[in-house]
Amino acid sequence: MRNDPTRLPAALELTGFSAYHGSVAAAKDVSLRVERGSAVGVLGPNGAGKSTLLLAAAGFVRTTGGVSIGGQVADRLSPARRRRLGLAMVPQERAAVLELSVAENLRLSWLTGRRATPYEEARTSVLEIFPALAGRLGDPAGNLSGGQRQMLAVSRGLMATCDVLLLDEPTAGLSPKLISELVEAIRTLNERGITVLLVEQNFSVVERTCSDIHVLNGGRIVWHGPTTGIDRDSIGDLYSGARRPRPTASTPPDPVPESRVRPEAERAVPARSGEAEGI
Ligand SMILES: Nc1ncnc2c1ncn2[C@@H]1O[C@H](COP(=O)(O)OP(=O)(O)OP(=O)(O)O)[C@@H](O)[C@H]1O
Repeated sequence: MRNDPTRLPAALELTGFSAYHGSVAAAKDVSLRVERGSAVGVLGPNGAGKSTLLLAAAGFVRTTGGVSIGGQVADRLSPARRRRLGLAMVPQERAAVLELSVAENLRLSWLTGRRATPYEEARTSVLEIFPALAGRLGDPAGNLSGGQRQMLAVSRGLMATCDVLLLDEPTAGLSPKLISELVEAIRTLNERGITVLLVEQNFSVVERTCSDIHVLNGGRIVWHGPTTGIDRDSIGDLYSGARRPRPTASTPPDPVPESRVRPEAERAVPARSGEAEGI
């Protein structure tokens, strides 16, 4: 983490952040900074700790280390307080109240959110991003298709009038067509100024939506850099620890102090200078 007083506070910043299920750390010493208005992806194999990281940032899991939202220290805040600071999470389960209509679900999310924007305005904006929901407003959420349920889940996050949206594998189980629609929607909401932290297994989704990637393995960030600095094969190799990603042509990252770089044998992947974080 850089110490530059002229730098704007990050939308979300985790510093030396670990998250626990009982006494077991599922995310370990993670440091990452999500700049305002950016879209950042977190990739990793099953069990890498991706969902835990998002849940922990939103306040649902016991953690150590620092978390700040829009520059405000949030380590000790409840999920509701973090929501009021502008952080919304869309969990993997496509959460919605299935018995309530789509419109009622949207209303409920607005009521329990920050209400930074009037309800009608928030709803209009959400339906512009997800026009497929406009014709289903009166239908019970339980009657929606899988893709529409996912759109409703993201919409509920947006209805909380958030600044930062945490998305946990939103494209899981969707058809290529619906994935493309969701990718478009993520790009649109990001263009409208919402900061996105996107957990995915699908590299191409991250590639199409995010400027930066963090790769998580065994709870630790084993690589981070610009999306252009990594390709599909390198990701697979990073998951298995087979090899390092190809070098990026972008600006060289900050050097990592010698003391923070673990010996070769201990690393999940060989760390390029500046790309290992928390290892
Ligand atoms: N509620 C829980 N109680 C105990 N251990 C858990 C719990 N949830 C997850 N874990 C463990 O924490 C580790 C990280 O799980 P997590 O779901 O965060 O990984 P993930 O990268 O999101 O995986 P996936 O892509 O399969 O969802 C795994 O070892 C998992 O078994």
